[in-house]
Amino acid sequence: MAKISSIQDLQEAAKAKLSKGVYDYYSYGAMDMITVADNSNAYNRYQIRPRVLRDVSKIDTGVEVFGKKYAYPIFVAATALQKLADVEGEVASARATTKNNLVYSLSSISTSSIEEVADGVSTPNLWFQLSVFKDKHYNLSLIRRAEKAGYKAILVTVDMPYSGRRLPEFRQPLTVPEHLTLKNLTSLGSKEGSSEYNKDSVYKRVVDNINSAFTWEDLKWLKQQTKLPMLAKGILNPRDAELVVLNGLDGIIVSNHGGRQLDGVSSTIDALPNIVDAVGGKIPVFVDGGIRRGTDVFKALAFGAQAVFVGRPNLYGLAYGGQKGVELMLNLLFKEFELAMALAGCSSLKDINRSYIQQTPQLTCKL
Ligand SMILES: Cc1cc2nc3c(=O)[nH]c(=O)nc-3n(C[C@H](O)[C@H](O)[C@H](O)COP(=O)(O)O)c2cc1C
Ligand SMILES: CC(C)CC(=O)C(=O)O
Repeated sequence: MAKISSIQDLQEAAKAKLSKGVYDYYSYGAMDMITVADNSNAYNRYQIRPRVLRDVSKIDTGVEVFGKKYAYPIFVAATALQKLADVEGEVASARATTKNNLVYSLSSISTSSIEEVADGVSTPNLWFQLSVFKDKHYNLSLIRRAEKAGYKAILVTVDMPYSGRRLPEFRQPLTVPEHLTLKNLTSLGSKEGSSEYNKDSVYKRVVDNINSAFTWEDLKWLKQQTKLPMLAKGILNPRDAELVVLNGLDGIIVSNHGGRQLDGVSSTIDALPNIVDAVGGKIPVFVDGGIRRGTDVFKALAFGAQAVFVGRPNLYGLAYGGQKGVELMLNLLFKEFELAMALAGCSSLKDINRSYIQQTPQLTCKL
């Protein structure tokens, strides 16, 4: 294969390496995958309006989040089951990400434990993604473990009262090889006194234990149980964004779970501006979904995102080359983003704002 020069190349290289079952699990979304496609395609509905003759000889991509400075506004989203892609799984992803001074989010549904990932990195830029289970003591114990291991924030996933219908898994439930375990959840849903469970039903066991009765009241209570910043991950509606603020949370991730939950919802870049407006700067707003190019990052920031998260690109990098593959993925995005900034005439993130983008006009003039 020719030199990997884009996230698209990396996806193709990962597809060639992974089994069909694992590739489908990673890349698929819900039902007809309209939202998966739209997450990426929607970026093409916006154009950049570059400014010229500005000094862009130095580009500062640094961003501050919750009082800490990171190298780029490009963070890594929580994705489950990373040892399906690489023997080191989440530890390799976390090393690649934190080594570059970015945030790595660890999924609750990981094949490396909260503690293993914390021990495996030298810079603990780690956020923990909490899937909310029926047993609230279980949820609290996960938060306590993350606090103790030095994680810096909790992301509560709010868009998954049930798992969306992903057709390959609906046809053939995902099986996880015998040697892999859900390291954070070994006793989830097990009968008292036993941590045994049927390996074939790992995925089902997670889904069966998700709390589909979780409400704003419960989220408010959860927020009061920790001093760590807590963010709601999976907001698409500005009314909900206002409720996140009202309930005292510290941040929002505009997300449709990479199109894996409800198909036919708004793409995240289309949802972002109204949410940024509803929040009115009270708490930071982040976005994930379909971000595959440096120009996508630029557009998200222009609409008011503090930083973006990438999910599948991490998995593709990991499958392609372990830690080095994730570093390659990040470096592609870094370079593309720096060039986008420079060619748009922005030398620091504070220069990027809505005046730099417009909706792609519908052609109305006669040619
Ligand atoms: C294979 C896979 C597993 C995921 N697992 C989780 C998870 O455990 N928890 C969660 O909150 N989101 C999960 N997500 C959603 C991501 O955090 C993120 O919202 C999404 O991947 C962003 O879209 P992108 O993949 O197009 O970048 C998962 C996504 C994928 C593709
Ligand atoms: C346990 C799974 C439902 C995790 C996952 O695939 C997801 O969150 O998208």
